[in-house]
Formats: sequence, C-alpha cells, structure tokens
Amino acid sequence: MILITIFLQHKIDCVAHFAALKAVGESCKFPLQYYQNNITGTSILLEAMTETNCFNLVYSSSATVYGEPEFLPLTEDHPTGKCTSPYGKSKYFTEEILKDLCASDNRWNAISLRYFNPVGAHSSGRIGEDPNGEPNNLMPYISQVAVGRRPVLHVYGTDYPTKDGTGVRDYIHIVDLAMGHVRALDKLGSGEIRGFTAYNLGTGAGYSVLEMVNAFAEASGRQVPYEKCPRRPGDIAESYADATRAAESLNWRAEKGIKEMCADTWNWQQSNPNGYAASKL
Ligand SMILES: CC(=O)N[C@H]1[C@@H](OP(=O)(O)OP(=O)(O)OC[C@H]2O[C@@H](n3ccc(=O)[nH]c3=O)[C@H](O)[C@@H]2O)O[C@H](CO)[C@@H](O)[C@@H]1O
Repeated sequence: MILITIFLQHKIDCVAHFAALKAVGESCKFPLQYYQNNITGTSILLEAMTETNCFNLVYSSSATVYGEPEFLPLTEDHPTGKCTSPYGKSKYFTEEILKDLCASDNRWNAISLRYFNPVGAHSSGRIGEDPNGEPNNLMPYISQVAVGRRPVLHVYGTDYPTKDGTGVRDYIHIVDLAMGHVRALDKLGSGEIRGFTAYNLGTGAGYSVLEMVNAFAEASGRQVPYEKCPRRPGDIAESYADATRAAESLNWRAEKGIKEMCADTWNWQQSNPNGYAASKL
C-alpha cells in the first residue's frame, strides 16, 4: 500500500501529513510527494503511479470545493465547483480528474479528504505552522499577534449574517486531520472501498473570528488586539461540516476541541517565536 498525497499552497497541510506519518510509525513506508500546483502535480503524479503499479491515492482536497454554501452543514453531496477562489477551483478540477480516472479504469481507487480549516500544531511543540511573510490564514495571524511579532489582527468583515457578524469556520486540529489520513489509508488497504469517494474532515462546529480571538487569548494568557476591517474578497460568511460519512465509513471523528487547538498553536508559537528560520541560526 502506498500513500501519496499532494501538498499545494498551505503549510498547515504539510504539518498534517508529517503528523500522519508519525502516527503510522515505522510499519509502512510511504513515498510522500509534494507538488507546487494541483493540475501539473496531478498529471505527473498519476503517470508516476501508473508506472509503479500504484493505483490507490489519498488526495488532500478542501472544503473550498463547495464554494458559497447552499445549505449547512455541508455534506459531501453538496454541489461542488462554484468556488470563490482559484485555489478552490484547482482542488475541484483535481477531484474531477480523479473521478473520471476511477470511472474509466477500475484499477484506480481514490479517497478525497475535504479539509475544513486546519489549525493547531503537534503537542510536542516541534511541528507547527510557519507561513512565509504575512500569514493569510486566521490562526497563524492571531498567534503571531499574541507572541508580539505583529501589532494587530485585521478582522475581515463584521457585517456577515453570522452570530457576531464575523466569518464562521469549522476549525480542525491537524492531529485529527492526520488521523483522518490514517483511517483513509486503512480503508483503501482493506479493499472495502472502490473508485472515488470524498469525505469531509471537520468537527461539525462553527466558530466566528471573534470567538477564535477570545479562545486564543484565554489559552495563551495574552491580549490579541484587533481592528475591524472590510470583508476580504472571495471570503464566504459561514462554513461547517457534516462529517457523518467519515464517522460511519472510516470510523473517524475529530476529538480535539477549540481549547486544544489554541493551546497547541500557542505552545508551538512560544517555542518558535520567530518561526523555524530563526531557531536554525
Ligand atoms: C480566501 C482564502 O484564502 N481561502 C483559503 C482559506 O480559507 P478561509 O478563508 O476559510 O480561512 P482563513 O483562515 O484565511 O480565514 C478564516 C476566517 O478568518 C477571517 N480572517 C482571516 C485572516 C485574517 O487575518 N483576518 C480574518 O479576519 C476570514 O475572513 C475568515 O472569516 O484557508 C483555507 C485553508 O485553511 C483554504 O482552503 C482557502 O482556500
């Protein structure tokens, strides 16, 4: 059994993959390949897999394939493709390629894991997220403000039709996400699943930006100053998962809550206040 996952733009995905490998331990040896671009990466990867007679694939997809939700919580049957960003579209295109491949050649089996919003760090404090330059995502931004590396968090949009006007997301601890990969791998290895199947990996709970700010302040004991800003183009108001399919079919459930997500992020950030580059000096 070989697991090859495709890592693209988000370092947090990379953190999840390394944690998955750690969880699986020495019993399996996986060639783990990373590509910069979904579409090019997919074609190179599929060719290489065919040459080596490897026809089982776990793909790192994203909840962004759903675009603006037509209903909540999002099930895997929610329509995909009306994405609000090029990143989401590239995840969608890759899923379509994999669906066609599995339908046209029955040697192929693919599980697509639709990540909601991965956050957190390994509890050792040794594996965490260190974005290049200014973080795009909420959690690393909050933690860099808490550690004093950035002065203030910009809260993008306070007029969404949500509980407090700020965007709501389903944040998932990267170790839970990693365990989702292990379960997917077990499932493919068992031969019980054929063709293409997508699974949501989320907790099912939605937290607003301000709830995340407050939870982080509590976990770290630090202030997280913020200022209200206009909406960020391409952002949706609210997104959270129905992860029933993963529970029933993969026997996977997210176990870590928001407190642990914030505490582990803070543990890593405190140990690496200036990220990895500085700690290597
Ligand atoms: C538009 C965009 O980049 N979308 C990506 C983003 O999703 P997504 O936008 O959901 O995730 P973010 O962490 O960037 O944002 C979460 C929430 O925090 C808000 N926010 C974010 C940063 C900030 O400095 N201030 C702030 O208020 C956002 O408006 C949003 O409401 O990360 C996901 C990975 O986790 C990717 O799959 C998405 O493609």
